[in-house]
Amino acid sequence: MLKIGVIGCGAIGKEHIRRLMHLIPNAEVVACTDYFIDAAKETAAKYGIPNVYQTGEELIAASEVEAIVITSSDASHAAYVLEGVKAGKQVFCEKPLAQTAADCEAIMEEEVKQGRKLVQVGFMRRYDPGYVEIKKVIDSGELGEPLMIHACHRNVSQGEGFQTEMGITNVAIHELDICRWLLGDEYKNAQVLKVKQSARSTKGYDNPQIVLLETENGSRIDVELQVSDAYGYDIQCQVVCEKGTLNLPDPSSIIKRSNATCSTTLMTDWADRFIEAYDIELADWVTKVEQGEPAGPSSWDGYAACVAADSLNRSRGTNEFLKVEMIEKPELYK
Ligand SMILES: NC(=O)c1ccc[n+]([C@@H]2O[C@H](COP(=O)([O-])OP(=O)(O)OC[C@H]3O[C@@H](n4cnc5c(N)ncnc54)[C@H](O)[C@@H]3O)[C@@H](O)[C@H]2O)c1
Ligand SMILES: O[C@H]1[C@H](O)[C@@H](O)[C@H](O)[C@@H](O)[C@H]1O
Repeated sequence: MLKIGVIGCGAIGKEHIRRLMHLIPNAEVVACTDYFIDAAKETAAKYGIPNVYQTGEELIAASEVEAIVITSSDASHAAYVLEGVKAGKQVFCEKPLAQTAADCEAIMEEEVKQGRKLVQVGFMRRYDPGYVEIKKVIDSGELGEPLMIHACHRNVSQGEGFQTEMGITNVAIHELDICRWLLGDEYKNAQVLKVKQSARSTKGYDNPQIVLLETENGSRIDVELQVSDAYGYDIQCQVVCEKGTLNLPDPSSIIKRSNATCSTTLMTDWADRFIEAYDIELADWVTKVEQGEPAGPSSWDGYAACVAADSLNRSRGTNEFLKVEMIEKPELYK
């Protein structure tokens, strides 16, 4: 039984606690904390979590906590991950791993010092059956070389304080990870474009934006990013190969025929759209950690996405493709 402490009892923190407590037999949440301590206390009462800590640091140091799940806000991730790794504990960190490449490098340095993988990043799409199937066909070579990916990431809304740059670091970060995973390739150049703006989006951030990437092997990627005011939560991905194309399936929905109309329902948030992926992801993390070390997206993957995100944000308004420059990959991640 893996004894887990959770930092951050907001939307996804509660979702992950529910699955760790009710769906994953070899996991138990033994402690939680939140910046708003009442959120932690309420969550602990609801799920029967025995220990509530005032701070993340106290939770990481607690002797009953064997592994840590970080589901606090983006800006707080890096420091908690580093602290967890220094304590020699396994850490599952929601995306993004960090806000800067330097913070990711510090995490990798510490992990390398410890001599084993201690971090998994919450890029759950790698566990989504649709993306998994696409990767299988690409890797089989049946359709020849992948040439391009056309993707869309459309959200219904964003919370207070959302900014243009977060469109990349918080939202498109999923595409930055999944495209390099699907292609088995790294990024060479990146550019973000401000295109015709939606008149419905008047909250001060760019919407939509278009992300353009070129990989080392010459594949091209374009991502349409609508961070709010879309008609639903709509994630699309089409991989164009030499001998055919592969499309991510929409989640299944009943087909309703009524009033001379035929319709299906679209989802409105990530929690429902990727529910199966999150379930598989966390179950896999717990099992692999119990066996020795995690097998999912590593600190290196968090770093690669972070470096690409940084190039994209720096390219805004320059009209230029910027280089995506990474350090040499440490042995631990090869
Ligand atoms: N993989 C995914 O698809 C996915 C989906 C949703 C959220 N996320 C990520 O999960 C994280 C949480 O997102 P959310 O939607 O649950 O947000 P949220 O705002 O609902 O919850 C965040 C919680 O963390 C707490 N918090 C903030 N700073 C803290 C700190 N320094 N220490 C302890 N607690 C702190 C807040 O009080 C809040 O309760 C974000 O990093 C987000 O990017 C990932
Ligand atoms: O745009 C949202 C993504 O679609 C989700 O998967 C989460 O990562 C969430 O945090 C983002 O704000």
